[in-house]
Amino acid sequence: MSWIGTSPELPSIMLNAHTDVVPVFEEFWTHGPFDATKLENGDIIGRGTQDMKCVAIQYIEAVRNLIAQGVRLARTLHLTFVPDEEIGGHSGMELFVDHERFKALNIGFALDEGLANETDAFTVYYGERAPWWVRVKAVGRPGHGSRFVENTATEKLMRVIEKFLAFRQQQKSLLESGEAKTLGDVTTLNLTMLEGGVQFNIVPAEASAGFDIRIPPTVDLVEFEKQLGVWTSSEEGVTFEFVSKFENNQMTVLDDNNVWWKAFKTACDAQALTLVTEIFPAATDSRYIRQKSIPALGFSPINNTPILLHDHNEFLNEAVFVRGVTVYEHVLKSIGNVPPQ
Ligand SMILES: CSCC[C@H](NC(C)=O)C(=O)O
Ligand SMILES: [Zn+2]
Ligand SMILES: [Zn+2]
Repeated sequence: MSWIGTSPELPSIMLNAHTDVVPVFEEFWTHGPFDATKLENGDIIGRGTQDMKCVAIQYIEAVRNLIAQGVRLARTLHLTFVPDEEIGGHSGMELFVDHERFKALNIGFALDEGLANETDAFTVYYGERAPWWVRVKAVGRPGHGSRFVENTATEKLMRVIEKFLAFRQQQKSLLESGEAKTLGDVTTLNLTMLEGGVQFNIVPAEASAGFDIRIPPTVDLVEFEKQLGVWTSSEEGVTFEFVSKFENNQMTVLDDNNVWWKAFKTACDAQALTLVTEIFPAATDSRYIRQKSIPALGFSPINNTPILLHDHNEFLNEAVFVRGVTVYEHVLKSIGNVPPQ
């Protein structure tokens, strides 16, 4: 959906929302996850209430209200509703940013999803950690399960796993000691897959471990990859491969040269909103937009709300939701009138 500005030749603004949601475990929900039940206190329960039907609807409502008020913005707004974010965006935003139709939109700035904030403040995300999914493979001597077989794949794999997990502990300590402020500032690494073996009495010749690694944009990815090589090559017959690797992880710099950030912040200040700025701990479609050197902010106007995306009983209070529409009205008026640069 496009709302054409009075100066359509200027770089436009993209308001992005993904349309997919994650699955539910219905038995753990107090109300039907797709019923959108509203409780007495205004809490609306449903999958997607935070992630991110709310934002998609708020964009539309805010634009509708501005049009009703007779407002015209200088810049064109493009509301994009994209698939597959929850499974990596490979057939969604990742493809779209390379498409001619994306280039034709001439986007200068984008807003996309953020996360709820449990306090009165609102969180704005200016970058994300790069997701790397790595499979470590070990090969070793097979043999009969009743013998002391040497140099087995599983033993080697375990020693390498120890190295990965020691790094995990070190990063965890940085966060626990307060040296790193938020989850987005450290590298997380989790052993999420373990494969190997065909039968109890056969020592397997192969075994593998899968890691979900999330790397802050301040980390040198080339150096980090070298580190993975050092850990794995310490054992003969152990190698690693990328199942998924995100490169060129760009941040949107929040300084006085960033006119979009200034306009966004001015609108929030005028409403006396408290903003906190962070690196998004997981991955959203914003990473593909930033990869094209387009500044992007992750922002869901949800405060005083527990972070329940992907969780059971995801909810959003009606009052928070409605206020968010007003927040966008102010924000859109401000960013939509950023003068030509
Ligand atoms: C890495 S592609 C999958 C995307 C997913 N995004 C979120 C927000 O959960 C994630 O970070 O795991
Ligand atoms: Zn989302
Ligand atoms: Zn999600």
